Amino acid sequence: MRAVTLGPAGTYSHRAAGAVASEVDFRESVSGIVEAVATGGADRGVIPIENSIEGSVTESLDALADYEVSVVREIVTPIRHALLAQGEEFTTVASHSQALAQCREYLDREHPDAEMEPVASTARGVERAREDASIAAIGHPENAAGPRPAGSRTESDDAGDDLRVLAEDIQDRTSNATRFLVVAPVDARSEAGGKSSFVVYPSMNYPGLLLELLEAFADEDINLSRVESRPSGERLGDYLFHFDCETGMYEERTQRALERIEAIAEKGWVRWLGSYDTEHVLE
Ligand SMILES: O=C(O)C(=O)C[C@]1(C(=O)O)C=C[C@@H](O)C=C1
Repeated sequence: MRAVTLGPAGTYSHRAAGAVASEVDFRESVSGIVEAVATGGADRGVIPIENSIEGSVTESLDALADYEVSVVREIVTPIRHALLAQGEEFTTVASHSQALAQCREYLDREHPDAEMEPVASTARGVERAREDASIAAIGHPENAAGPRPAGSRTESDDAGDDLRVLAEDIQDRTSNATRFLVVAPVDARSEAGGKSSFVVYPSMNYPGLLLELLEAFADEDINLSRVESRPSGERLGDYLFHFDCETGMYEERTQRALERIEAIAEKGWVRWLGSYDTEHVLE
């Protein structure tokens, strides 16, 4: 099985993808990953969806609404960030915006003068730190070891391959975890599994609309584990809603809830992304 995820090698997404596929290819963005799966370019995609400190990865929510894919599994993994650099003198910290945000208190306290440079992934930040001694990166500590990019290596360069781990566990809470979704082509969608995800675009707005949607789950005694609203992109104040619930579509109550939601959103659309199980991956 071939999976695509956020690259280059060494991202947290890469680590999560190791639980899904032996062969992993990389993309520069979450929407690039979901597009690759939707257009047949990959069997599976692994995308970050939510972090316990920083909340939703909005690019992932929007990609799930923009492309026709299914969700077949969820992976939850602890995120323990390290500060990596060639030495202690640096002026800039480069990392994924989620990682910078997860370490905000540490950075304000320990490096108040450093500039923040958001880059496409934590591993991209590590590459920047390897190239430039004025840049530190935030990422998984195992990224400290590694070769310089091909072309920049010289014979006397070997000792310079490794970055120093200046600090470990720098996230603002000790329990920092990110939830990843495994996306697949639509025909891989399954009714089995303890959770289900939906995207609902009602295409209208009236008092009590969201309450009606929530009641469709509550009346069936279905617990919701997440509700998010995202701008539809059509016009200001127009939203679509993401729901995760703790029942599978194999259960009749989930099917009844979906029927009610489809009736409420008849002017718009409803997408059942799939039912799936959660896996906890520790490292
Ligand atoms: O940049 C990475 O290493 C990623 O895999 C992305 C990502 C994210 O978008 O949340 C994944 C896990 C961590 O929360 C930090 C960054």
